[in-house]
Amino acid sequence: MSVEPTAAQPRGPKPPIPLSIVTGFLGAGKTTLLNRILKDPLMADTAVIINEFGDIGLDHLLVDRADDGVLELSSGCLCCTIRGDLINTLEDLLRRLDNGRMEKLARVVIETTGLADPAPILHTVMLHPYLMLRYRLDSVVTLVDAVNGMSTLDEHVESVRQAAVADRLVLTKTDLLAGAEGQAALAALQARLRSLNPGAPQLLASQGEADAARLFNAGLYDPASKIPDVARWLNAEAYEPKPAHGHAHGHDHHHDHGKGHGHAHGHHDHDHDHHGHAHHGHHDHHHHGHDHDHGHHPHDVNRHDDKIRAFTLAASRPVPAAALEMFIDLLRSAHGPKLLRVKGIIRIAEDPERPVVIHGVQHVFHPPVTLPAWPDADRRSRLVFITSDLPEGFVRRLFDAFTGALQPDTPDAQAMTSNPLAISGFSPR
Ligand SMILES: Nc1nc2c(ncn2[C@@H]2O[C@H](COP(=O)(O)OP(=O)(O)OP(=O)(O)O)[C@@H](O)[C@H]2O)c(=O)[nH]1
Repeated sequence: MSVEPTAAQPRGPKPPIPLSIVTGFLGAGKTTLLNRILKDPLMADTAVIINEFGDIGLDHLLVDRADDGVLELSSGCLCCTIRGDLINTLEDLLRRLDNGRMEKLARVVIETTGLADPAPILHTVMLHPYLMLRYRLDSVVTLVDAVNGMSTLDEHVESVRQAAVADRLVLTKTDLLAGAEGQAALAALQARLRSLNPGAPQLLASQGEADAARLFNAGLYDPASKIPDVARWLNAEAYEPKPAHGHAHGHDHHHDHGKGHGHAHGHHDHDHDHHGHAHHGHHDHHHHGHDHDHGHHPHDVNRHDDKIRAFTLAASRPVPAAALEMFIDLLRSAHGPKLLRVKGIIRIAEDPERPVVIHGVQHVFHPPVTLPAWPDADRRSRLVFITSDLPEGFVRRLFDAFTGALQPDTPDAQAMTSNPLAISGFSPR
């Protein structure tokens, strides 16, 4: 009955097919994991698109292997050389579904090569007007090899980005970490991943945590009820420092525009002076006098991590629709490559009871979705950001300027709203 008006078709809309990306560095265990979870009944009618170097053509595989739902893209990296093929494959799946050659298509999973940046794959779908109607982005699942993860993160910026954009992080090969030393190494890796991406749950594959139910169905809509589950999707609480005394911290301590919390480093329980954004560079001249070396901090040279910021913004004051549009436009046009992931729910001034959900991956934003009502009692606008080389303070000030948190007569606010591209007063701090 309550169908989305926009999706109306003569025979009723076909619900969009959830699409997930499984990524992770070379040898992280992607194929192993997929082979395992594809046996789960929850994964029935899933098409897996695997990009592998090989000598078998796509068409051949489509014909021969469609029955087991596995399609392989041959020749080259999915994210760059055969993006056209990805579109073709996704379209072909829809054709098969629509003309009955394939009975059901419940889900699509794309396994990327180890070096891939998942963003262009997301863009491929987000920017395609037809694919975007028929598929919906569910989750980015990033696998991290617990044995080699630290050094991979140190050496390859791709792996840092893969971890930062994930909705779910899976740690593989933890079974190979033995003894206290192994546990300490795991704890250090987990802390590092939490700092890069506080919102993504970390699942331990060898303990059976990385099952289909936990890896997928991470999108905005609850798969069973089809009702948006914003709190779960945003997971903004995970970005906030944990209260030391552990009592429920509800929503009563929020600040009007979210200042004061939200950058992701509250989980560091060790010795960094990491307030503000001061922890660039290397921590190899540690504070003296701290002898609580956890034995798992040999990787202080987090060159890549230092650029990544994870933080939340919140605002009680409703945001004029035009201001939101300008804020997003400016961010994505001027700083698109630095926005690894942005998710948010916004209270719009013109229609405050129907929040707008935004979702961006770099310069590409999904068209905003208007929800019929607020999902819970928290009516604040909330945004979560994962950025690279774009400081929290800069984004916060921009947001404040556009959403009216500054005095309207300050020069900054005037400069921002009258000519938002001339933001000399807003240089990154
Ligand atoms: N001990 C252990 N070995 C694992 C685990 N997961 C994967 N492996 C092994 O790690 C190796 C690489 O796993 P794959 O699943 O091929 O990794 P991949 O990410 O698909 O690799 P590429 O496609 O080459 O990037 C294989 O030998 C797996 O058996 C795990 O949780 N524990």
